[in-house]
Amino acid sequence: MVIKVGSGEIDDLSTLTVLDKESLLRELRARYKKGIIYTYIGDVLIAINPFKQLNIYEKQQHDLYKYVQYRNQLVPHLFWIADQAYRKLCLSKTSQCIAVSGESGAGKTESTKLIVSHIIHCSGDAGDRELQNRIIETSPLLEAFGNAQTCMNQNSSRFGKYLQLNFTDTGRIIGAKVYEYLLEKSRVVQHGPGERTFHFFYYLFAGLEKETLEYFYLDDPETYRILKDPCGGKVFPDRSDVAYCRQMFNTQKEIMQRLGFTREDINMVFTILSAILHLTNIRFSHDEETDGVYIEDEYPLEVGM
Ligand SMILES: Nc1ncnc2c1ncn2[C@@H]1O[C@H](COP(=O)(O)OP(=O)(O)OP(=O)(O)O)[C@@H](O)[C@H]1O
Repeated sequence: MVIKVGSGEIDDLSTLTVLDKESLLRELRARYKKGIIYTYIGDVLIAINPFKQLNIYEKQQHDLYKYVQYRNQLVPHLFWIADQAYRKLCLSKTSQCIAVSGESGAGKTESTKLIVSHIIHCSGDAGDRELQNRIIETSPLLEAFGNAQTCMNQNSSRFGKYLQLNFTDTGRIIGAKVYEYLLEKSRVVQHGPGERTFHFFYYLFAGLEKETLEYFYLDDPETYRILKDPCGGKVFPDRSDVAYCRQMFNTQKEIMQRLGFTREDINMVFTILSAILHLTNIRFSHDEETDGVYIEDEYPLEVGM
């Protein structure tokens, strides 16, 4: 039986006789319209961001892909890729790697979390539940400090991430290490219109009471240039997102505590963030006479300067 391109029924695009851009896109589009976001092309999985919650990541799906023998018995899924890596790791006792790539907003961060959740599910019965939860919780914490709203994505990762999971010979997770690289440091002092700096700066102002802000030498958010939109002058967190930011602040603080940060550690984090915020208000000017740079005494509070 021949399945027509554009029917949305081709699970593996490498089986197409004509593998050109048009056929690939036509088939992917047809599948997406049917609500199928995953398609194989050989050993590679193509994922199309659905931008809505789908019921395909429940425990039931984890179990299905954990126990299925052949890939064509089920629809393509990210869990199959995660499952294969875990199975090969256990069978061959050699390291496995999953590379996730795509443009900003494509869904890499969400996909990575789903891959980790499936691997943890697979190694779950033999594993240390507390350790597994801690591995899962590092992602939202890193996102709070390394992600920001951009024009492409409200939760855009502004750093690259290499997550290493370590296992025993029997496939039990015994640890994890995150290597982060190429953090977009310039976002601390500058961001484009409609974009923001790193999430945690906003969480801080929404989450801390006035007296605690003062304890960390922090003023109202309007004082800090970086918390303003460079064009609109709007200061964040504003009324529309203060409740969300407060909730995120509490969540991140709880995660830090669960990950073993002491009270002093957390205070140190807030102190460093406060220092960074003050530093971002320093304004440098060019000295015509000496052709050098000097710090202006006072930062003019007009936005966009
Ligand atoms: N599988 C999915 N199901 C539902 N929504 C998703 C899925 N993947 C991504 N999204 C949505 O798309 C948004 C962007 O995804 P994500 O942050 O993972 O992109 P990204 O590729 O990591 O982007 P960036 O490179 O900017 O960090 C998410 O915040 C989420 O709302």
